Amino acid sequence: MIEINNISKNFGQVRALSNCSLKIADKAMMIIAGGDGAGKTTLLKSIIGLIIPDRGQVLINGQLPKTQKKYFGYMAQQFSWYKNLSVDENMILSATLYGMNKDEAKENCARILKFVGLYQFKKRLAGKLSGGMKQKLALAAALVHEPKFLLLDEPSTGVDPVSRQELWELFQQVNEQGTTVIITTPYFDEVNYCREIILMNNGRILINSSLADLQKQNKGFNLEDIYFKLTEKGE
Ligand SMILES: Nc1ncnc2c1ncn2[C@@H]1O[C@H](COP(=O)(O)OP(=O)(O)OP(=O)(O)O)[C@@H](O)[C@H]1O
Repeated sequence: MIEINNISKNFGQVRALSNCSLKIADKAMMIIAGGDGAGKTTLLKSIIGLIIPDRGQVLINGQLPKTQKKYFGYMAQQFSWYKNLSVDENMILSATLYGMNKDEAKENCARILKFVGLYQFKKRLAGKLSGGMKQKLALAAALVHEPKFLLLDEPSTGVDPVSRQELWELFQQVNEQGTTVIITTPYFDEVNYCREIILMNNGRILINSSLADLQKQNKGFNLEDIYFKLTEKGE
């Protein structure tokens, strides 16, 4: 269980998060949608302890995030693996960073590369992969230590529609295997892939609901329409 208790974060004059509270149950498949600068990345980084809120607290199973690092798999918004290393070498590096021994690392890397469909490209330099394949490598690297919580920051931004569909299928499979999955997106149509929906704007949480409830309450549910209605009202 992830508990976010009334957190706020400023960067100088910019209020990135404003009194955000949220509970994320184990095995949730949650999407955090919002436009540029809404606070999605700051919220994600606060959950994994990369950012410490100015006020409020994040608890992971009742503990501070910094003590729970081994349970997180995190995929940053920018591709952050080594372009001059092969797919395989990047995977081994990730496994090593998570403290896995050589045999365990080798076995997990092969299994996860097969899962994301990159096993046959394991000798290819990361820099030579297509955009969608780079995202699959970043996903594989985040999964290598079998995390309980997988957090993905805008994983489908700039990815072609076919690869985007493939990525979403992978995220859903990871969730079906029991991992809590939390994904940010600027694409409002992607909320339909998830069960729990958060809508953010200006550092605040405007909507915290299940997809099923939103569909029940709004005929012909379209998050974009709801977003514009709420933000026109100045929320
Ligand atoms: N290190 C930082 N220094 C100064 N301002 C920051 C910093 N990080 C984030 N901000 C600002 O905080 C606000 C929220 O940023 P955040 O990155 O969390 O938004 P986002 O919803 O992820 O959008 P984007 O996709 O554009 O990153 C923005 O106005 C951003 O410019």
